[in-house]
Amino acid sequence: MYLGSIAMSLNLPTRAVPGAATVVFEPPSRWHSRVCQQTAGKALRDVTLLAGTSAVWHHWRRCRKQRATATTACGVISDAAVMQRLTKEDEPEIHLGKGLFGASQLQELISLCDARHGFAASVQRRKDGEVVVDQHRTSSSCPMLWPLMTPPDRLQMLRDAGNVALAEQIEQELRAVQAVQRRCAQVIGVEQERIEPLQLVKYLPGQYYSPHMDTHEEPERKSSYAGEQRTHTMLVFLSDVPESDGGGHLHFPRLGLHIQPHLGDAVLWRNLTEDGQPDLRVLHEGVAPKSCEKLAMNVWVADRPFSLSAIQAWQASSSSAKPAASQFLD
Ligand SMILES: O=C(O)CCC(=O)C(=O)O
Ligand SMILES: [Fe+2]
Repeated sequence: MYLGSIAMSLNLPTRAVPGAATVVFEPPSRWHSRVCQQTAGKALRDVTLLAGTSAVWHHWRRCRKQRATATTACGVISDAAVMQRLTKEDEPEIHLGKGLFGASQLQELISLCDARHGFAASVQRRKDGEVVVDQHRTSSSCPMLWPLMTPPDRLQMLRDAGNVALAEQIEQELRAVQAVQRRCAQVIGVEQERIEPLQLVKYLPGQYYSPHMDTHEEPERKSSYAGEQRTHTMLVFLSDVPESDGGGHLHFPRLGLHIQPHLGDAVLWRNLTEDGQPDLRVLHEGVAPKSCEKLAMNVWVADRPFSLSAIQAWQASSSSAKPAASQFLD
């Protein structure tokens, strides 16, 4: 069963998604061409509605000619969020997006984690699948509920057992997660079923995450849920860390790229090369903030949609440690 169908059976109302209606890549992204095409279609409609004046029409045509599907660059669409490419053409694609999420929507996720004391020492998944806490990563993190792993009858069972408050808390989190995941899927241009449970990360001053890859070690991918690989990562900053802090940035050492956290900004990158292998150039680290607290959210995208049956089959397939998807069932 896929996440979408669970959402339907939970009867979760659709929430309005804050942030700009349109997302465009500047310059257009090769792997994101589908989204760009959709955007170009929307641009055409908007311009037609907006204008009628030949000046605007001419302007839009000129933009299109330049393959500037990001028509905001030409000043035509005012509600578009732009994913700005940070790397050169011969480097892996890394984009910075602003205005994709509403601040209150993101702050709600933090409150939900805090309310259930969800932050705990971040674990590291070794390549043999073993889960350890070590000095490679000293932050704390909180996995958000994964709707896929929360059967609707569980909420009813909780209610029947008199745990109405807990059922409501879970439902609130599922609703918030659904809305954010839907938005992430729209921004990244993938099906929502490919998004792993959202993971919030917190760094107190001095805490860090050393250089690492987000991919699962090939060929076994033992640290995966169901044998999948992570195609993309989107890291959304949930707090500001000013430059005056002297740390707290996301750092890609092999690309010489530092990105300072601003609440709501999202950094999106592709983890794989064209031939589907982990792209070692996107090795990255979370540098320790010196005096600020830093909060961020990991959005990992798998190369396939998740299904409960595939996860269960994978977990039963070998005796070696697997990510504890069952934690979402408890
Ligand atoms: O906090 C950061 O800047 C990086 C976090 C990260 O890479 C991760 O959690 O996988
Ligand atoms: Fe990472």
